[in-house]
Amino acid sequence: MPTETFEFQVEARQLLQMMIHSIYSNKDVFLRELISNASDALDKLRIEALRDDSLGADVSDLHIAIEADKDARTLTVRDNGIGMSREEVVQLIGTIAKSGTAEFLAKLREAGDAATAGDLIGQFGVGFYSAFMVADEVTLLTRRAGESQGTRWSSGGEGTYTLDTVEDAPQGTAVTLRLKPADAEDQLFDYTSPWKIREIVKRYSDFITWPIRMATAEPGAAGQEAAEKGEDAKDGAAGEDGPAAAPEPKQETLNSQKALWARPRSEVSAEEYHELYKHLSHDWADPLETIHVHAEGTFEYQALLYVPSHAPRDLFGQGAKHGVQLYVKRVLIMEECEALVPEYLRFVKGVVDAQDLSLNVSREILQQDRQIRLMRRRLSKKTLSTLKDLRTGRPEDYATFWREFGRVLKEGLLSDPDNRDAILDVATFASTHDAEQPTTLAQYVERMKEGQRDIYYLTGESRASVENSPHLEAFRDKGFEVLILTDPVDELWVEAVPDYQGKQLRSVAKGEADLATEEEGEEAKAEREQRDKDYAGLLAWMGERLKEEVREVRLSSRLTVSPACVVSDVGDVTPALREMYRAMGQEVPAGKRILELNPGHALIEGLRAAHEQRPDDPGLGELAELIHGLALLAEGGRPGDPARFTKLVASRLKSSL
Ligand SMILES: Nc1ncnc2c1ncn2[C@@H]1O[C@H](COP(=O)(O)OP(=O)(O)OP(=O)(O)O)[C@@H](O)[C@H]1O
Repeated sequence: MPTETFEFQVEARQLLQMMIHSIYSNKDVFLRELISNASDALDKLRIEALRDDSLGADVSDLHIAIEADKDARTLTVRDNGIGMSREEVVQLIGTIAKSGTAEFLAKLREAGDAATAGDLIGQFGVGFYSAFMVADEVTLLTRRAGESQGTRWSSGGEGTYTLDTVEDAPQGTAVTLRLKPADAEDQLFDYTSPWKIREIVKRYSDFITWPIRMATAEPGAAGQEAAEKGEDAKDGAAGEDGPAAAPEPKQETLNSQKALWARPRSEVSAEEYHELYKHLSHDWADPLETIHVHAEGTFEYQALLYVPSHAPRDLFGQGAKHGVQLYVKRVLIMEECEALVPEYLRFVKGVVDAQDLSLNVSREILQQDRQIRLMRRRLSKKTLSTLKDLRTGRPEDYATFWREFGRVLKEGLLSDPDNRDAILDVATFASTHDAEQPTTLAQYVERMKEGQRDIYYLTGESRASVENSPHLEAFRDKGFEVLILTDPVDELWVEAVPDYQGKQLRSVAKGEADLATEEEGEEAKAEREQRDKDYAGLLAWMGERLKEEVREVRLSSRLTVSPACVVSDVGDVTPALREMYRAMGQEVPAGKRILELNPGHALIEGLRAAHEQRPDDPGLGELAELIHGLALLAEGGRPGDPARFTKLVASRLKSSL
């Protein structure tokens, strides 16, 4: 097949342009990215070979090789891993399938200055394309294990790339960079220098489990290298000096291959932890928190878990990645093992290495495995307790965590009743107590007023809509704090969590608001009874008039300013919840709700008087409808028949002129 030329997908081209114009200042990381991809490819090959005997791939010496050619100014990163088919090359290298790429690029353009853009791209990570930070041409030669033909992909990073079919390509992938001239001012170093390569590998890829080898000409090259390195060479390169002789190529393994998770915590630096995280997660930013567990006893395992500092774009998407890597005695057997982490902790990245599992255990078996379940329990608890410590110890980082992942964690209130209290201890909520600072439930309980028995909350679309809700009026007047819950998941978990520290969670928009009863004196009681009598006629009439839409019309003790509001009964499905079910394709019949009237409001008092005098006036029936419509509008809903409602309002406005 002749060479064919293809265009990059638009997003891919834009990202590449950014790489070429180097908005990311630390260019050394391109090598980390290429090694990380090579290591993944080796993992994949071994896992596939384990499952499929017929693959026919040679897995006897899996490794990564780095080859530098000083004269040609090229650098090659080679692996004998899984490789890619031609279709995969087109799909994986020519396009960017990541969700949210377009928005990300728009944000980058908005950012304007290079530093912010660098930060942003650090959050996004661009893997293979980062090669274009240091190269003006990149060639990738690859052959997928089990296939006979290879593919060569090549591009200068502008608008197009070429593809060739190659007959005798070795299995795996070799990425060759034609390096840009070194320019130390632009942090563009000489990446053919063995010293520089060693430094980068040590720094970013030391823990990679596969050997990373480099051919160096010894000892002549070492002398030359020392010269390049300057003064420092004297400290580190002891033993490399020797009589100048004809250079003999020698294979040197650059990484220690030590599994970080198997080392004692005290021996691992924060930077080492972070580099492993970046390799595992493909994130360019440091994690927020690292959790290192050594479990001993009858069932031995090590776990190294990370809480990222920002949410991936697809955290709520259908194909959201979930799970950690599962190793058995240092051998990776599964890349995303869901059985080890509950779904509500799907943002956690990391590695679990168990001593006593079978190497070819399947996903289905894992779900049932008792040891896996025990690990999952322990790791969930450990993660939650770490997050709780984060909240108390590093409030700013906790705030970042909660902003990024709070909504996901709250799903656990529904799915993991065993850890419900632990999740509630981590959680914080917006509240009427403070416009900025969220509160924990424990803090809420501490502030509860004398005579307040329950924890009050109100769900809604936004803080503003909740704060303006009529349901809140009497609670505000009495100084009772109300939690403001605005995440969709809040509608769900409040139904599942009955109490906290023995205090019931109660919606201020549900049931009777019995705020007054506790401190109410005899006089007030008599007054209330008289009022009930006075209003009995109006309530019965209105209940009949609106019976298609409401279950009951009653006097309210929660309103102080608004004329009316609509409430649900405890246990009823709220309109917002019904909307959510509908979005999930589940119709829940709309139950009737309760209309509450404020007897202290002039409109309601006036209506009562008018109804007493002219019970048959048809205008009063319309007024009843209007009051119901207003109550629905006030909580962010809408009248059942908006056209009729508008007509009634318009005619009344007209008569006011
Ligand atoms: N050496 C390789 N061997 C086999 N496949 C590879 C190799 N390098 C890249 N790929 C394939 O190309 C895909 C895209 O690589 P790229 O580095 O751009 O993104 P990524 O590693 O998936 O994610 P990120 O950009 O976040 O690092 C990889 O997911 C992998 O499937």
